[in-house]
Amino acid sequence: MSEPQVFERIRDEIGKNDVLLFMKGTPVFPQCGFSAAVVDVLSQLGVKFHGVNILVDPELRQGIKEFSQWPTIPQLYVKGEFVGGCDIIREMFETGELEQVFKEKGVALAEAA
Ligand SMILES: N[C@@H](CCC(=O)N[C@@H](CS)C(=O)NCC(=O)O)C(=O)O
Ligand code: FES
Repeated sequence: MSEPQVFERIRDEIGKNDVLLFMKGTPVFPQCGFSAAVVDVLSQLGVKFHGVNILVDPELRQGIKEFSQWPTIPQLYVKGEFVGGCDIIREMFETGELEQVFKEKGVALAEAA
């Protein structure tokens, strides 16, 4: 069976954005607490990211789950690699592992004030 057409769009977005969050709502106005929590973590780290609102695109909402083989939103991609959803990102943030991933992948973080 050929792969869903939406995969091409997903690859394109992932290729264009070093840090990409598939989410519900937008970074400025998240529409679910799980998405809001990841936005909050990224903001605390001072990481610039692009948000894709899957609520306005049912095909993408389904497609990203198949693409990542991960059943829920949010989904964070860093330099083309799926890192995790809300629980994983929060956990990695708390242990300092997330910061490490960004550093290893060469993603800029804001200096702590
Ligand atoms: N435990 C999940 C929480 C996210 C979650 O449960 N998302 C649900 C509710 S927002 C979801 O995406 N459901 C499928 C859908 O709405 O398409 C995580 O770590 O990311
Ligand atoms: S939209 Fe209801 S839990 Fe995310």
